[in-house]
Amino acid sequence: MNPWEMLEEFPLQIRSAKVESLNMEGYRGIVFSGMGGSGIVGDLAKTLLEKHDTPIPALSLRGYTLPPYVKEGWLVFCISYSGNTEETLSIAQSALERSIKPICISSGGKLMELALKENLPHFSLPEGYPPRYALGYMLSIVLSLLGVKDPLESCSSFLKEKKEAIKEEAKKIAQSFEGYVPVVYATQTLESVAFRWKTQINENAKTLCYTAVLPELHHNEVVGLDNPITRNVCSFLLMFDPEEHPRVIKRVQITEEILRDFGVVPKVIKGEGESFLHRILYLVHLGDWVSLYLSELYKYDPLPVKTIDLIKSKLSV
Ligand SMILES: O=P(O)(O)OC[C@H]1O[C@H](O)[C@H](O)[C@@H](O)[C@@H]1O
Repeated sequence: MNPWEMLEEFPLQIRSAKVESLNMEGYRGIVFSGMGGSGIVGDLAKTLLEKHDTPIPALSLRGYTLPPYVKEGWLVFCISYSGNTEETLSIAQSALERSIKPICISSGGKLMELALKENLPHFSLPEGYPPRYALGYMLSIVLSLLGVKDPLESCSSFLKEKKEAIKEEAKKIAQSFEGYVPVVYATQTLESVAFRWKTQINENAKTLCYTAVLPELHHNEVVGLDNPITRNVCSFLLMFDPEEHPRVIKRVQITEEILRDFGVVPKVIKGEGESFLHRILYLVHLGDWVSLYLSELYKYDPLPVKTIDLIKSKLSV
């Protein structure tokens, strides 16, 4: 499959996994460990848990070490599509050293070997995808384990229905980004979605992109708009969820006005769909299409990530 076909398939990847949901009572906290396309799974899961008022803390970790307060009694997910990402493997080892049996999710690799050796729960992913194109599979397993199963099927049908409209909108957004540094402003509840936009634009369209989050951006970023030399090389997009804190909604309106006053008209978007999960997956899918259309405009092959490969080869010596 080429990247376009893989992305067409995304709505079909979203489905409840045939797994027994975990009994969350009694866990002191949850850690999601993963990098890149696998790391975003933890960000989105944490966002959903918080939106659903889950009364235990959740962390999404991108790195080698567990914080000192993560001890026995914590639920740790190690998610690596390839199963060979050294940061995630390091977290799995640290968890074992603290008598935690991490839940492992991969298509194979060293993580699966470790799971077999240490008798850890392991959930297999279909092989043959670049990690960032297997998001639906990874997220579906994690959400099913966390007991967020019901909305997955309806999200899948919703995204299928909306696909052509999403692609049309994505084309327009990609055109508005062409020739500029895309700047994705998001409300805090959509921070993980904005980060997915950034990373997909980076990897698929080989383009720099940055994000900033409301309300924090009202305390620093906005002053950076003063300089027209840097402001005018950016193309701005602002995303929010309709169920934000009322003060955040007011801040979205103010941000739009301020950008207009600076002469840079932002594209303002919100997720569509009946539940928060629908709305964030709608925006994730929209951003993924934006990144592919932008790669087409710049005539880049979305698949190769040569600088990442170079870094990995430098690290291996
Ligand atoms: O997802 P994993 O197999 O653990 O790999 C983690 C990350 O590694 C690389 O940097 C890839 O280019 C990313 O897209 C990937 O997600």
